[in-house]
Amino acid sequence: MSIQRLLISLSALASVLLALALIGVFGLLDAYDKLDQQRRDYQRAHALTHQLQESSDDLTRYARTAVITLKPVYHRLFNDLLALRSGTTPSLNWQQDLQQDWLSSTHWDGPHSSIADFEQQLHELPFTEQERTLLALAERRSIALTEREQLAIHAAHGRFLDSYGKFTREGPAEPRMATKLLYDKTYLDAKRGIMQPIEQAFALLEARQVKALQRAEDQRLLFSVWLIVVLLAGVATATAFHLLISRRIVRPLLGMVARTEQFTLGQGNNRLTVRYDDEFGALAKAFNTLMQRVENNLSLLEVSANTDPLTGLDNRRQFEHDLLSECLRMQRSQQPISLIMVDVDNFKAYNDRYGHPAGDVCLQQLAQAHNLLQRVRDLALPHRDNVVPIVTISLGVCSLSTWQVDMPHVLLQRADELLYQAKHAGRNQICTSDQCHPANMTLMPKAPN
Ligand SMILES: Nc1nc2c(ncn2[C@@H]2O[C@H](COP(=O)(O)OP(=O)(O)OP(=O)(O)O)[C@@H](O)[C@H]2O)c(=O)[nH]1
Repeated sequence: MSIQRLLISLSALASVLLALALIGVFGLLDAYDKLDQQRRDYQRAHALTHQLQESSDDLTRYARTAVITLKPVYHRLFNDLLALRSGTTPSLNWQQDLQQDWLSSTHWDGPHSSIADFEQQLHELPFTEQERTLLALAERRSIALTEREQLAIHAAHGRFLDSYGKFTREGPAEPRMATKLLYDKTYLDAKRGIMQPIEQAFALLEARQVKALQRAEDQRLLFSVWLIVVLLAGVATATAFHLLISRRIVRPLLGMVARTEQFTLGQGNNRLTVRYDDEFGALAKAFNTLMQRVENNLSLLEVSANTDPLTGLDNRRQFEHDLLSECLRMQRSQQPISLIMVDVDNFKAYNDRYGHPAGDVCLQQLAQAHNLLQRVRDLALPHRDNVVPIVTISLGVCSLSTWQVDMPHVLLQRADELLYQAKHAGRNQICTSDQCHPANMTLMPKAPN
């Protein structure tokens, strides 16, 4: 797969993971929010239920204390709590009232409940219909029982109901009757009738709370696991990114740098290995092709730098290089070495007669003849100075059998001197250091066009 595609795929994967991570984070925050909200709702609902229970007990306590002590403050506390619960009195200063009473010295700090407008709160708080029905039933029964409690408090003070339902009828106080009203079986049954639905509401509330908390807890767990999985996938994606960049981009780049340096230094293998069929694979192929072409061109350049363009023979530079190598080889092998210097006789005349192009052809043919004759280790140096109509050549042959300093130079100089001797001896001669004798080597150049 191409690097571009891989990068696009990994970027798309990273975007998806980011979106999933955001969903996970929001889901987790929502779960915590729900947990928090659930706890608060439960606390408020639980508190109101508890306050209904407590206020009902407070009313019983105030009524009984009012009957026993005959202190009007307890009757007032009783009435005030009723008013508070029904919402007709927004708030009461219990502390101030109690400070005026002797009971303030007993460390009793007022009623245990301070609920206001029970009905309203019952509808505002998140109760289920069943819980609401049970609590409303308890409230109705509690209010109904307060009539009996009022009856007892007033009887203790000698006040009784008239025909209009008011306590205007006066008579002797009835403490025993009052006590009986607040302690007999009817009262206790009625009290149980209040507490029972409250306890049922408590149980329902509790069960609901456990379920809701479990749900929120499950959601929290789900999104926690979700986030961990997304995080691990993110780490895997980052690793894949790292591997992609290091293996498919950085490594091939460093390979190219190394190969280019090797090429510059003329060392070792400068071909890249094509590992993947991607952009760098294509670049590596192009690099290898380029290297091949550069090498080919360099070879061509090297050949043309060392070759005579007319005859194809080695030029002066290559000749000197090879001559030195041969001299060194001769030194190693202790074998004698000879240099033959060849020159075409009267070449100027040939040129003058047949023209310069014909002279060129003559030189080419001479080179071919030389190539046919030469053995592997023989060397040929084109020397552009001579021509004859019937071409003869003069040769200066220098042979040395012992190594000496500056041997290539000595060979060239002596061969040149011997060639000069050959010319002076009448041309068409072979001159060695001992003697000159006719060469009898003629070339019949192809008739020029
Ligand atoms: N056609 C052709 N002529 C060349 C070339 N190089 C040198 N010459 C000619 O070779 C001639 C030089 O010859 P020389 O060696 O000086 O004299 P020569 O006429 O051969 O006389 P000897 O060497 O004394 O026999 C000149 O006329 C050059 O123009 C070449 O590449 N092509």
